[in-house]
Amino acid sequence: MSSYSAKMESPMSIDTVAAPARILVVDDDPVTRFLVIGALEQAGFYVEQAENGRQALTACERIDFDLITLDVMMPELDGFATCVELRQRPRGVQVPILMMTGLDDYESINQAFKAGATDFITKPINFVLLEYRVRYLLRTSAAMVSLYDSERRLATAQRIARLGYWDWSHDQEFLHLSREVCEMLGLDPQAPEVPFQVILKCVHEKDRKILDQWFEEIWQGGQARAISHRLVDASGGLRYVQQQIEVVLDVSGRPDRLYGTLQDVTDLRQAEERIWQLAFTDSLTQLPNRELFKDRLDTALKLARRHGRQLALLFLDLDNFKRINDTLGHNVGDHLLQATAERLKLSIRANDSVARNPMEEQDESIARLGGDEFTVLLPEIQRSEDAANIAERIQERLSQPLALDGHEIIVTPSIGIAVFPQDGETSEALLKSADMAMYSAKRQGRNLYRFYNAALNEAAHKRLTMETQLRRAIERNELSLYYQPQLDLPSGRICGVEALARWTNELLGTVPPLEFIPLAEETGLIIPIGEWVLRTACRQAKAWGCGIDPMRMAVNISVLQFVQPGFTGLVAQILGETGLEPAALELEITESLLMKDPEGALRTLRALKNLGVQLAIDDFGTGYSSLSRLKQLPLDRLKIDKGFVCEVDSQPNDAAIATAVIAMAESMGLRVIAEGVESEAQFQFFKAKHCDEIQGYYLSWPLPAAEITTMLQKRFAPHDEGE
Ligand SMILES: Nc1nc2c(ncn2[C@@H]2O[C@H](COP(=O)(O)O[C@H]3[C@@H](O)[C@H](n4cnc5c(=O)[nH]c(N)nc54)O[C@@H]3COP(=O)(O)O)[C@@H](O)[C@H]2O)c(=O)[nH]1
Repeated sequence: MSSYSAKMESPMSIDTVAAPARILVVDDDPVTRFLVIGALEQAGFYVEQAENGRQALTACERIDFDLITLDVMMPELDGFATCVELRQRPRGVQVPILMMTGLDDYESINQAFKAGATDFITKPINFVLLEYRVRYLLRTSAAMVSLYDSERRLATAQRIARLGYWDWSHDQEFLHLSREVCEMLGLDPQAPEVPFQVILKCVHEKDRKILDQWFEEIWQGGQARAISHRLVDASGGLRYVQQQIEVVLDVSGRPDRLYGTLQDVTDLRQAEERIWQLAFTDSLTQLPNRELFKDRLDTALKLARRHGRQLALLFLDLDNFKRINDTLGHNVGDHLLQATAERLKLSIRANDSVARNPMEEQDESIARLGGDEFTVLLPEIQRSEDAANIAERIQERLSQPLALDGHEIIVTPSIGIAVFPQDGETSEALLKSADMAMYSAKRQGRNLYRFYNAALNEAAHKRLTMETQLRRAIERNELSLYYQPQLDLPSGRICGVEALARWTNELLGTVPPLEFIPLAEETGLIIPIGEWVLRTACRQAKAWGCGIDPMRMAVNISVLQFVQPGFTGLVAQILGETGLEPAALELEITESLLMKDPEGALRTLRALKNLGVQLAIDDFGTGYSSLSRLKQLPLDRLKIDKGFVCEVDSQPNDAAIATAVIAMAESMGLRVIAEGVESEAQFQFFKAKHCDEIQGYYLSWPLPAAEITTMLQKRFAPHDEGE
């Protein structure tokens, strides 16, 4: 047996490249072998020989032959058995085997093909024919290998792309599915002919109708466009797929056959969903964010416009959320927002036939715009009252006590309602109107809902103008201080004044403190304004102190000023700058300030007391300070709120409260001043009750410094003059 070094060679190149095809000639008859080898070598092939089946098998282990000629009748291992053996070896699976036999009966031919032969040729051999038969077999084999390769590549590409194909003939009930499609649908790849109804069952129930219609339209001659839908796989998992289609028409131009591809795009879809989620949902509550909500609102507005319907927008803000966040920490704050989102969903989901929400995903009608601001869209309402009903339901659910991280929290919402079309025609306008209505609810006492009305818009404009003007009030020198005297009842002498801020603006005229002080507090402008007031009042007190007996200058301090970390330092600095005796300055704080952060308030009050200033509780009786708490504070004075004073001579309750405050203060070693005393009767009441001091119109209006100076020089109030 001759041998040569085995060299791999592509079967495709057999006729075209220099390297000849390798052929193994297996025959026990030396003459036949000699003749066959001669004919093949002459035809340009490279030939190896084997005398029997065993030698042939051994040769095939070393070399990849391009073709084998195999004699049938051989001792030991005949051609049929050799052929069977060869086909079982990796190198023999695809090689073309040409059986050579003298037996041309049907039985032998049948047996040769059963054993795995590619073709056969009968003896005596026609050597001219042999060469062409061999060439033909080599070409066919090369084509087969190439086909097999491309099929394998295609299958690999399909597997990587998660792509399968199908085809469906017009006259058939069955679709023919590729292996990949069968696998995607969870069907048996061995039975690729599948009725359409079976395929439809694998589709997500919400997408079945649309897919059915898609096919229907295509069969009717409609446009062959792509479609995306969901499948439910064998394990019940959701898969997203995309189908592309090509239609083959018959001679009359009607669809005859459909070729389609089905691609599993679940990973892509999930990645897209994740990106979408990051862009359009709020990561804390998983609710839609502002952008998505605006988009939904725009869509709902289009529909409402088209169908002439009303739509309502609820704008909701949690009362005191900031306080909870600041005092109990951001974790509790976050949990509160999550709980609010859940409660809102439940409030909207409750089966309400009046304000039914037709959106596919109901939760998409609720959004968190940021902070503690939520919105609810009611895309279809019959009457405004429907929105009010929902608002009430939200209020009721949200006001239920909530156990969060070991704290029991009660939080209430303020809700503003705007209705399309009357309160705004665009999403921006509606959001603005609902926001204004929410603010109105907050101002009116919280835990309320309010509808938008045009007056709110006017008020908001006015407020904006006022805010813009107030920001420049100090630099434009528009602020001034008025002073209202305070009378010491036992001596009948003026013992102090309260400094009250006044603002006159060229656009707005004189703006009452009850309007601009709350605005200054909301916007934070109270910090620079308060500082200006404190400095001006101290400077004035010092100026008066030069010609007038020393007396007290009371200055109102708002909560925001008081909680500033450097507040005590600022007071000390202003006292130092102006040279005012600390004891001549009284700071008036409100009870609400004590409730916000009692420990912090106590620390600041002690620090202020250490400076030597006097401390008074303003509007006393309107808050809920406990007596035990009050006792711990370094206070000098309580100011009985005007609310109890104005009817003290006619309302027994007010008289009782005023009397009790005076007695209580005395027992605690505090002085009491009644503010808002307007009449002789009220004046006499407090005098009779041994109240220490009074303040009010009865004595004097608040006046500019120049006008009040004479009164202060005399130290007597007009009514008491000469007493
Ligand atoms: N943080 C600051 N708050 C200030 C400052 N200046 C004023 N204010 C607060 O604004 C509210 C309204 O103040 P105003 O309109 O000046 O009203 C004061 C008095 O004019 C009024 N008053 C006085 N006597 C009477 C009376 O006999 N009857 C009656 N109905 N009202 C009267 O009371 C206001 C003073 O109240 P109070 O401060 O509680 O003693 C008001 O809450 C001011 O505190 C500022 O610079 N900073």
